[in-house]
Amino acid sequence: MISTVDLCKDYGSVKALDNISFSVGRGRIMSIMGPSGSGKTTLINLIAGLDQSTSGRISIGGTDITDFDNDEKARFRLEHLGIIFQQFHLVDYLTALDNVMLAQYFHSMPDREDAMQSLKMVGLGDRADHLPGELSGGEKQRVAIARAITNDPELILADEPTGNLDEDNERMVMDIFKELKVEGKTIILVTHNHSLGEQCDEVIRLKHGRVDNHRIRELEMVK
Ligand SMILES: Nc1ncnc2c1ncn2[C@@H]1O[C@H](COP(=O)(O)OP(=O)(O)OP(=O)(O)O)[C@@H](O)[C@H]1O
Repeated sequence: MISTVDLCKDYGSVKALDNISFSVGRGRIMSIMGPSGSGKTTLINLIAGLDQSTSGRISIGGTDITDFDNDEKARFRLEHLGIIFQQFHLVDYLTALDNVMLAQYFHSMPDREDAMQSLKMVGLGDRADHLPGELSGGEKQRVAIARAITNDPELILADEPTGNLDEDNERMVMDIFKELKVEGKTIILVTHNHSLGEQCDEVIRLKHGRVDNHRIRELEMVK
């Protein structure tokens, strides 16, 4: 589903990423872990097409996006990616449902029923008319997830999605990711949280911009 080859990102003399190569198959959940400053956000931003690499290549679902210009990256993001941030980034004056429909509007056409379906998938069918200010942190993050999945992306990228949440909400978010995996989605999340990392199929541990370790959990045995 995604692969990078010798990916490098320099900020002046800082080598934020130094020859990162990995690949992750479809329907997997992978976490990117590592100490502060090790390059996690830089890596997920490059995959999201929100930043440009210094060298190396990135391919998503068989499409090499490395040389895409900003417009092509924005289009690719809309068509193929769902992005979730730690800070939710919801529009304060729009209801939960309208926040989800806004993403549909930018993608193609708003569809109230589909948006409602996305909210139900994250357990918020009964909060559709609430403004973000009337929702808890965990509920806001679930609206952000509904918004990220409403256009049916193949790849979901999440930067510290549970960073602002308590354990119960963290579990709820991870359960949603596991359901999305069953639907065949690929999920890459940045986290500092070891218990979340333990639940992922793969963990890439970064250190000083390099892959220190790529742990792949054994595939479940099929009976
Ligand atoms: N826009 C930028 N300009 C200059 N240096 C940057 C920029 N963005 C990141 N860096 C540097 O690149 C390195 C990697 O940063 P990055 O944000 O990817 O780390 P991180 O692992 O996500 O850290 P944290 O866990 O603290 O969020 C750091 O040394 C950081 O200071």
